[in-house]
This record gives sequence, C-alpha cells and structure tokens, in this order.
Amino acid sequence: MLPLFHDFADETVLVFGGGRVGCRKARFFAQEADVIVVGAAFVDELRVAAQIKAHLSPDDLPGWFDRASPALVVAATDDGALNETIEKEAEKRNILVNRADRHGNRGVGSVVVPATVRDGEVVAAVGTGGRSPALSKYLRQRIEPLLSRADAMAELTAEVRQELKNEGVPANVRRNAIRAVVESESVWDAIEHEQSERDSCGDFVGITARAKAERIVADVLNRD
Ligand SMILES: C[C@@]1(CC(=O)O)c2cc3[nH]c(cc4nc(cc5[nH]c(cc(n2)[C@H]1CCC(=O)O)[C@@](C)(CC(=O)O)[C@@H]5CCC(=O)O)C(CC(=O)O)=C4CCC(=O)O)c(CCC(=O)O)c3CC(=O)O
Ligand SMILES: NC(=O)C1=CN([C@@H]2O[C@H](COP(=O)(O)OP(=O)(O)OC[C@H]3O[C@@H](n4cnc5c(N)ncnc54)[C@H](O)[C@@H]3O)[C@@H](O)[C@H]2O)C=CC1
Repeated sequence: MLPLFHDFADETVLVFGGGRVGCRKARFFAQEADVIVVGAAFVDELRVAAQIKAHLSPDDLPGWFDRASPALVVAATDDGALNETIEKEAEKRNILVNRADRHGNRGVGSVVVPATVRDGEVVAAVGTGGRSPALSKYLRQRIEPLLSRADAMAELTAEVRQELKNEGVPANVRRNAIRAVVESESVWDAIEHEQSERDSCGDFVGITARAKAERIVADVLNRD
C-alpha cells in the first residue's frame, strides 16, 4: 500500500456504524470533510458530524449513497455481512471504501486509516499493512513529540525558501541553506521558546527563530 495525502475539503464522508470505531473514524474524517454517520445507536455525541439514527438493511444502502454522494464510505458496523454489502456498493460506484473489520483481501478503491500525528499542516501517518493496528498506535505515540512545533518550522522555512527563490539563489545552494535551518537545534529551541511565550501571552511577536535562520542562511550563502 502506498500512502498519499487526499484533500477531503468540501467532500462528504458517509460512515455506517455509530460504535466506538465508527465514531473514531468519523472524528478523523471530520477534521476536513463533511461527515454523516448512520447507525442504530451512537456511543458518542459527535458535534463534528451529522448523526442519523436508522436501522440499516442492505436494500436501503443505494438510497443512502444517492442522498449523501460521498467521496468515501466507512463500513464500521459490527455486522460483517452488512459491511460486505456496503463495500460492494461502494466498489460498484467507484467510491473509496474503508472497511473497519478487515485487514486483508482488499478490493479496488479500498483504503485503510493510518495512525496519524498532526501539528497544523505537518502530518505523519503510520500503517502496518493492516497487520498490527496496535503497533501503528504505539509508533504514533512515540512519533508525537517529534512533531511538536513542526508547523512553526514549516512556516519559517516556507518564508525563507520563498525569499531565496525570489532572490534567484541557485537551487543547490537553496537546498543547503534550508537543510541547515531545519537541522539547527538552535532554531528549534528558539521556536519552542517563542511558541510557548505566544501560548501564554497571546500577542508575543517572535523574531529570534527568524533571526537565527537568517544568520544560518547567510553563512551558507557566503560559503557556497
Ligand atoms: C486494517 C485497518 C482498517 C481500518 O480501520 O482502516 C484496521 C483493522 C482492524 N483493527 C482492529 C483492532 C484494533 N484497531 C486498533 C486501533 C486502530 N486501528 C487503526 C487502523 C486500522 N485498523 C487499519 C490498519 C492500520 C494499519 O495498517 O496498522 C488505527 C491505526 C487508525 C484509526 O482507526 O483511527 C487505530 C489506532 C489509532 C491511534 O491510536 O493512533 C486497536 C488498538 C486499540 O483499540 O487500542 C485494535 C485492538 C488491537 C488489535 O486487535 O490489534 C481489528 C480487529 C477487530 C476485532 O477483532 O473485532 C481490525 C480488523 C482486522 O484486523 O481484521
Ligand atoms: N478498524 C479498527 O480500528 C477496529 C475495527 N473493529 C471492527 O469494527 C467493528 C465495529 O466495532 P465497534 O465500533 O467497537 O462495535 P460496536 O458494536 O460498538 O458498534 C457497532 C455499531 O454498528 C451499528 N449497527 C450494526 N448493525 C446495524 C444496522 N443493521 N443498522 C444500523 N446500525 C447498525 C450498531 O448500532 C453499533 O452502533 C467490529 O465488528 C470490529 O470487527 C474493532 C476494533 C478496531
């Protein structure tokens, strides 16, 4: 399986099953998509999704697909035969399908939900080929601290990179300069300091990380 980032903005995700798993998947997709959860009962009240209480029979499925026009469906009921029918209906319509009760034998259009770490727009995802979700969860927890403040570093280097492009700095020199900034412990420390000041004071304007990055870039430009 190959990981890809999929833009779900303005798309609908239709989740069948309102148990622990259906609600977890719904929360995941609701970070970006409009989510509709259909189930006979719900374990959580999801303010991020529309929850429709209904008992499903296989004959109802085409109607739910027609009304929601989903980009992706999640089959997360505890009824294996119903999940199978949901998967078949999605395949027939060329709609992506996540089957929560299977780890193999996936058909075309079938996707798995990885364990995900996010800091703003910086995302890391872990999968195990479906074999060991508990390992995905464990590794996700280990990776979490690594991504702390990564979004601020992405923002800072995006600015530096754009400036170097505007100034016509050759690509190989630009690469060395950006790498030196992302690898600098001193810039990471300054970001950490500034962000925690911002978290507590709100209006703090950080310039230390930016100044440090500029110094590093200047060193690389002089050297190369
Ligand atoms: C194939 C996949 C399909 C999919 O759901 O997309 C799938 C399938 C199944 N999961 C099962 C069980 C568990 N799943 C978890 C947890 C997570 N499961 C997630 C993804 C995936 N699970 C996809 C593969 C991802 C990969 O490649 O690794 C995570 C990463 C993402 C998420 O769900 O958000 C999330 C952690 C999120 C986080 O914390 O970051 C735990 C741990 C726990 O609950 O503490 C257990 C109990 C331990 C165990 O059984 O291993 C069962 C058996 C059900 C049964 O026995 O009835 C099946 C079905 C089967 O294996 O056949
Ligand atoms: N992918 C994953 O991460 C995991 C997947 N699973 C699998 O996912 C399935 C669901 O797990 P849980 O959410 O813990 O189960 P659960 O029993 O809490 O929830 C199942 C939901 O499906 C609904 N449902 C079942 N038949 C229905 C019907 N005909 N019409 C409407 N709603 C119906 C129930 O009302 C319930 O809300 C399990 O059977 C298991 O195989 C379990 C753990 C983790």
